[in-house]
Amino acid sequence: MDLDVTGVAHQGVFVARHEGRVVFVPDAIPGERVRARIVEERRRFARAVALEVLEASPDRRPHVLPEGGIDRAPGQRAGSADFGHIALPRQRELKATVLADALTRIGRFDAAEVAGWRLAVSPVGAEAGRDATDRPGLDITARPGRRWRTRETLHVDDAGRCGPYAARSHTVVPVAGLPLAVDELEELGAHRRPWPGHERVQLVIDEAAPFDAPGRARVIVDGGRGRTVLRRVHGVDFAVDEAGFWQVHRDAPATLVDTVAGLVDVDRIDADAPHLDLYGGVGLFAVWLARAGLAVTTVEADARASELAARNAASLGRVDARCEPAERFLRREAQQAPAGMYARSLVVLDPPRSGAGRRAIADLVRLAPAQVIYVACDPVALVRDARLLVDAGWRLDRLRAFDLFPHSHHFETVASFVR
Ligand SMILES: C[S@@+](CC[C@H](N)C(=O)[O-])C[C@H]1O[C@@H](n2cnc3c(N)ncnc32)[C@H](O)[C@@H]1O
Repeated sequence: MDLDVTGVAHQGVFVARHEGRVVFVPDAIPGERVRARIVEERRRFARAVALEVLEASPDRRPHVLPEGGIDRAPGQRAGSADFGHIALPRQRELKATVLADALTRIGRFDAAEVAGWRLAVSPVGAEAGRDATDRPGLDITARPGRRWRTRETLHVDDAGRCGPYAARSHTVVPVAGLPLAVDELEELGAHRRPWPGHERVQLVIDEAAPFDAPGRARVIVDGGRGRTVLRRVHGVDFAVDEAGFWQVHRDAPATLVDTVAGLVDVDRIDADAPHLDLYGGVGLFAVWLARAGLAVTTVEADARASELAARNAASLGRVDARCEPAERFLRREAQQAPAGMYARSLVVLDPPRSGAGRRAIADLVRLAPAQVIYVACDPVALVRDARLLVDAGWRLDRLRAFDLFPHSHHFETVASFVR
């Protein structure tokens, strides 16, 4: 069927209508007319794949990954860059639309008020006119939206071929290059080699090695061997498990610590109050807050990450790294902490894609801290949790969004809430 694409939805798909029913279709752009095939029918909506562009948007570009283009059969398109066919400024406008829609439709924030916020999803690092990485010699302004990934995950198929998966499938699509990866990762050439007998190959940067030295890029097969790599933020080193979580965009950690630091409401909090960094990973925010003089408890469920958080913060002396689920920590504090203990505290939380959820937010509300700064990689999870906070008497007072994942539909949002 031929579809007129009119909007953007969450998760990298676009919206059209056919015979009164919504059809979600990837690889399109609002304003385009595409030929598509239905692949899934539900009562209220259908899913389609785009086969051909009949009327192209002026924002259509050759796909950033040649193997991800619409000229390939749908099941053979590399799925790791689902906005890769769209001009970068338009990608960011679409992300801002997704954020505004999430706030109004799911978060039930007032549409006129949200429109007045003029939400933008901002470029970061060199693309924003500054190099947040403190690394010499890199100019990604000439290659906007490329060369930002400091970790690449390639899947391996039964024949030993590696590459990203095709969209919504486990078909491995071999690729000739890794245009989103920093140069050192592509230069490893791992994406061109066979990996028989393995499931997954990860390429990561290790900043323990000096710039341009061999060994800055590492190949990690399957789950890794428990070694650490060093990552650097404004000159401060963090040990990270080679296969563990660290923000992927080269400029993300610096952007996020600067943003969180900039949002802290110094009139509401006391340095000596007990501050929290929930879902803390290897301690990125805890270390930053401790360096600013705050005493911080960082809570992380993964034992290895928590151990590294303790190590990363050891010299600061003001960080207590706890290994447990954040929900359990919050439950216990909500039940046992003396009333008013957190009244002058800051809580930073950076949960996984699913968000913190109803129980964690209810217990957070019981702690009644002075300010909550929520770092979110999923706008829908954020607005669900934001609605719970607002219904409990909190106010969303500032919101920033960053394009930490150019050429994909993902972006990062940082929201500040006060009572
Ligand atoms: C988005 S990452 C953020 C990590 C850190 N803030 C950073 O920026 O590097 C989310 C972290 O939450 C951890 N995590 C997942 N579920 C958790 C839970 N229920 N309680 C505590 N931590 C959890 C993950 O292991 C991961 O380290």
